Amino acid sequence: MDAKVAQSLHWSTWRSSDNIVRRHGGSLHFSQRQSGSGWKNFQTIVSYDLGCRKGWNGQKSVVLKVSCSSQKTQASVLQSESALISVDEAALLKNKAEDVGSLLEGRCIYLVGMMGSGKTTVGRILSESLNYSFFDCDTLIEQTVGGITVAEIFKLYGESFFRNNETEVLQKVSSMQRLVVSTGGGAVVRPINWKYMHKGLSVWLDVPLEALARRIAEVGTDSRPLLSGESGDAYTQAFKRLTTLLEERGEAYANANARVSLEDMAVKYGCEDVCKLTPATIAVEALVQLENYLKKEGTRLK
Ligand SMILES: Nc1ncnc2c1ncn2[C@@H]1O[C@H](COP(=O)(O)OP(=O)(O)OP(=O)(O)O)[C@@H](O)[C@H]1O
Ligand SMILES: O=C(O)C1=C[C@@H](O)[C@@H](O)[C@H](O)C1
Repeated sequence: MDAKVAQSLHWSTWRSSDNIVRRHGGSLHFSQRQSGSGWKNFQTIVSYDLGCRKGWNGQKSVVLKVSCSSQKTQASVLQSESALISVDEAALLKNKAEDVGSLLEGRCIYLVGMMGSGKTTVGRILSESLNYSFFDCDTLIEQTVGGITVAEIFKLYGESFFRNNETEVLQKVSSMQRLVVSTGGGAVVRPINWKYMHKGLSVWLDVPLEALARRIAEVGTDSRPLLSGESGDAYTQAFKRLTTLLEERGEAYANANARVSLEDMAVKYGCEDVCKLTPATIAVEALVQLENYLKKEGTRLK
């Protein structure tokens, strides 16, 4: 945690009790958006601990301990995504995941989309809500190749070596069940990869280029080898390269079973900037779109 930006606010009241007979506790987590396009993990956690005490006259009274802390955590600490989800979003996710879970019959979900479209961020939330495991293809490739980064793999061995490994990883993953898989941005290009991904279900996270470029510019293009080589600042470089890549790949993404369009969502939620749509809201929309697809599939098979 960055000590400079970390804020910490603690208050707690505790009415101690000798005769606690029953206790309930838990915590509510609220996430907040920071300025800029990136989703920063700024969270407020309200913990509560409810007890019940017997008074001198045998009457029960409630004892409540509440503590509230507010802190900024590193963006990389997304493992416990549920901590970033508001109570309303968590309820929506839970309900939708229950509806869709039974229709999935354990099939894997592949998230496809351009670099920076949120496959990892949304994928983790989806996997938690469905009680699935989460796999990130780029990470699996990095592990297979011996723990070097995607950027290093491109530099040392070239793109086709990377693509061959990507196909091998997808083949292995496709024999498994109950996974949400975040695929690499270019996995859609090879038809053989679709053969593997169509063993499960796929969702395209369709994010406007301008929002993608903003997100990528915020973290820099160093880790994304296909974005280098353009002139201009990080945003301009990313925007130019992404435009070309999307022109080449647009149709390949459309092979996915379901599409989540952030532009359509922004209209639906009356939101002027797609980057204001939270990852959890996008995860709910992914479940809704999957459900629509699965219901149609069910009707077709009858
Ligand atoms: N809904 C969102 N709103 C704003 N920023 C987001 C949102 N979802 C993800 N981001 C941010 O965008 C960046 C890219 O997200 P993420 O790594 O999930 O994308 P990705 O599709 O997995 O990218 P890649 O294919 O390059 O690995 C991250 O900095 C993340 O915090
Ligand atoms: O869009 C792409 O082709 C890529 C996206 C990343 O996820 C990595 O898989 C790699 O940088 C290539």
